Formats: sequence, C-alpha cells, structure tokens
Amino acid sequence: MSTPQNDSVSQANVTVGIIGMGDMGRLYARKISQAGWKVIACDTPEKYAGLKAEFEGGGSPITIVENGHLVSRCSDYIIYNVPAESIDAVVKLYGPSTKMGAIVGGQTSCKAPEIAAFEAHLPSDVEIISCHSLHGPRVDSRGQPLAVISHRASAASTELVTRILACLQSKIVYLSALEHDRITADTQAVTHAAFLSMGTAWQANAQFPWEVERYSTGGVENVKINIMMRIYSNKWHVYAGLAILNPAARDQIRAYADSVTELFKLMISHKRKEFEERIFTAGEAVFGRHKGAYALLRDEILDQYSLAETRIPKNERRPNSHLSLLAMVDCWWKLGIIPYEHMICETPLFRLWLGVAEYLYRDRKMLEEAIETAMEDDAFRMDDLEFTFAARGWSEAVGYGDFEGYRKRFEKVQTYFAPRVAEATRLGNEMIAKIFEKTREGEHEAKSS
Ligand SMILES: NC(=O)C1=CN([C@@H]2O[C@H](COP(=O)(O)OP(=O)(O)OC[C@H]3O[C@@H](n4cnc5c(N)ncnc54)[C@H](OP(=O)(O)O)[C@@H]3O)[C@@H](O)[C@H]2O)C=CC1
Ligand SMILES: O=C(O)C(=O)Cc1ccc(O)cc1
Repeated sequence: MSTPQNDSVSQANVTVGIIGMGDMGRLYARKISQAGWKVIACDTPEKYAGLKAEFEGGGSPITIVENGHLVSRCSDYIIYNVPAESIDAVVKLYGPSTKMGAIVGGQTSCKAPEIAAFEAHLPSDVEIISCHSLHGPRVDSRGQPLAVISHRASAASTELVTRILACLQSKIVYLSALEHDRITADTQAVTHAAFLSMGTAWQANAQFPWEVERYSTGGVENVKINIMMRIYSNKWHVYAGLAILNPAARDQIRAYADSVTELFKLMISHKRKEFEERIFTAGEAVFGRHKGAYALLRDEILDQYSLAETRIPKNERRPNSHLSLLAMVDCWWKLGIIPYEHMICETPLFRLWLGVAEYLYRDRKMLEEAIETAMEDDAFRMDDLEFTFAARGWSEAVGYGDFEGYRKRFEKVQTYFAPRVAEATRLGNEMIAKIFEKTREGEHEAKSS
C-alpha cells in the first residue's frame, strides 16, 4: 500500500488529485497547493489546453493532465469535484484507475449518491473519505463548516485528509453520510426552495422587486432580494443536485410547499384565529427555547444594501405578509426541526435566512403587522398567489427528480434577472460580509459576558 499511514507522512510523498476544475475544484486545487502539497488536476478533456495554460504558466505548482485516469493513477488522495448528478458516471469511468491503496472522496453536496458510486466502482483496497465545504466558491472558507465523512478508512488516513484540508481553515465537522444528508436537506435545500420560489413569483408577476414600492420595506426585504439574486447568479446544477438527489430534501421541500399552500388558504378565507394560532404556536416551538445571535440584523445595516434607487423612510413603509418566512417557521414546526440544532452544517445563506425569520418572530409588532397584512391587505395577494404556485412548482420538479425541468425553470428566472446580477452580487457580498462581521462581534460579546 503506497499511501503513508501516519502523521509523520511528509508532504513531499503525497499527491492530491482533483477531478473537476470548476469553481470548487479550483478553490481546492489552489488552497491545497499553496499549503505545499503536490496537486494534479483535470477537467473534461476539451478544457485541458485552457487549464494547462492557466495553471501551469507563472510557476504554479499545479499539474494539469488530460483526464481523470491520469489523475487517479498517481494520486494518494483524489477529490471528485464534479456535478452531483454525474458522480456515478465519472467515478465509473475513472474509479478503476485509482492507485492501489489510495484514498478517494467527493465534494458533491449530497453524499448518498456519491458514496453509492464509490462503493460500486472503486477497487476494494481504496479507502473512502469525502468532504463538503458548506459555502460557495466566492466565500472566504475560513471559519465556515467543512463536513468530513470518513466512510471506509483507517484513523491514520482520516488524519491525513484532515491535515490536507486544514489549509481551508474551515470548522471541520465529522459526520456520517446519512447525518450529512439529513442536516443539509434542512440547512440548504429548503432555504434554496424559499428563495427560488421568490424569484419565480417575482418573474411571474413581471416585477423587479426593488422597483416595487411595497417591497421597499427595508432590511428584511433587502436580504430576500439579495439572496434570491445570489442564488440565481449561480449554476443551476448545484441547487438541482442537492435537492433532487437527497431523499430527505425532497420530503422537506414538499413540506415547505404544503405549509405555504395551507397558510395561503387560511389567508384568502380570512380564518384569522386559526392562522394566528398556527403562527404563534410555530414561533414558540422554533424560537421559544433558543436565544439566537441574530439581534444584530438591524435595519440600519440591512437598509444600506438595496438595489432600489430611492429609499422609503421606515415610518412610511408598508408591512408585508411575509408568507415565505411564516411558511418556513411553520414547516420547521410541523417537521419537528429546531434549526439551531443544525448549525454545525450552516451555510451563510441558511444563517441569514434563520436570522431574518428570528428577526420577524422576535418583533411582536412586526409579526402582528404581517398577520394583519396577510388577512386584510389585498396588495400582496397576487404576489402570495404566485409564491404559492412557485413553491409547489419547485417541489414538483424536485419530487419528480426532473433535472431538465429544474434547469428550464431555473434558467427562465435567471435570464429575467440577468441585467442586474452583477450589481446584486456586489451588494449581496458586501451585505453578507457586513452582517457576518457584526454577528461575529455579537457572538464574541455574548461569550465574553
Ligand atoms: N458552487 C457551490 O457553491 C458549491 C458546490 N459544491 C459541489 O461541488 C461540486 C462542483 O461544483 P462547482 O465547482 O460549483 O461546479 P462547476 O460546474 O463549476 O464544476 C464542475 C466541473 O466538473 C467538470 N466535469 C464534469 N464531468 C467531468 C469529468 N468526467 N472529468 C472531469 N471533470 C468533469 C465540469 O465540466 P462541464 O461543465 O464541462 O461538465 C465542471 O467544469 C458539485 O457537486 C457541487 O454540488 C459544494 C459546495 C459549494
Ligand atoms: O450557501 C448556500 O446555501 C449556497 O447557495 C452556496 C452553496 C451551494 C452548494 C453547497 O453544497 C454549499 C453551499
């Protein structure tokens, strides 16, 4: 067995292979090679020349080869960084070329199909240790959660992988594949469903929300709009893969669509008592026992990050029904999920989404205004109707396992918002950086008091 088995292994004896040099593969290749490990990488054969020119010029220590066979033959730890829906085909192709005794892992967002592909196609002498960075490629990896899944491996190999991945300076969490998929269904898939639905609803109503007076309601709306734009600026396959391939995600996205539909029906039939009871019961179940660290999500900060040309003063703003948030909390309550228990796998977007939900539920006046608006104000009916259709539509696309339908739905909205994506991405990045800087200060103060 050629893979060194203890922590005296020197970097010079270890080659790390990366198969898939898209956004995340590049991040891993750069960080790992900067930390001093030898890196050999490939993407699809047609990208070979371009990648070689990009990475091998200028003295970069990353070696680019034509395909995954060449990576697999000489690497001691191989990380597949390919789209989740192609993991089986790619591992089937290159897996049998894996160097004897090497360690193999994947960085896809859903572990059930990845582990199944490794078990099906890797030789039995190969160890399996996967990972998952719980953030996008343009987020600073320092301090973000990094799941490590030691599925079929010795303690020494897990230790070696931990040493290699230490260069990301992330917060490592050791989980089983099953635990990973259950938690990320909640932290990621349902969060994305809410924002995907917002975009679909705004597009269906031919609105750019920052141009609509009723969305100029300050901080919470800015978070919704900026994160929606951020998701639609990314690649569809990332969201499709983690929702469609994770069975727990499908169930949770359906539960979210059910909550949206049921609350909307109560709204249009003006069943105020039932609606109110449901909102308060869900709020108590989710937030009752938890003191969050989100008090720092203040309007003063969030108001700065708006795509709107004119800002409406706080006292002139119109309340919103916040159906997307009310349904999120309702769905957590119905599923018995306490989101704070899943913070080990939080992503920046989940943290913000939980933050704004908490912001709404801890402000009794704002919550009562949302209930009043939901019951009595027709100004939001069209938006809430389209939001309900959208939530069900996304749930169906995911439930049918329909990658092509998912892509079409996603790209239609992506095209609609494309003209403002660059600006929204810049604002979203600034907003996220500012909020996290503030929440970190808040956590620090809470710990030291
Ligand atoms: N983007 C994100 O925010 C995050 C993504 N992830 C996960 O990381 C993985 C990669 O995502 P990301 O980097 O964003 O996606 P990208 O689409 O940017 O990169 C994936 C790359 O893999 C390539 N690829 C496909 N088939 C092969 C093959 N046979 N051999 C070599 N390369 C191949 C793709 O080529 P082509 O495009 O030509 O098919 C593409 O360049 C996904 O599974 C995703 O779920 C995890 C955390 C965050
Ligand atoms: O933060 C989010 O939810 C993102 O949208 C970025 C993202 C996408 C896929 C992942 O597997 C991890 C993070």
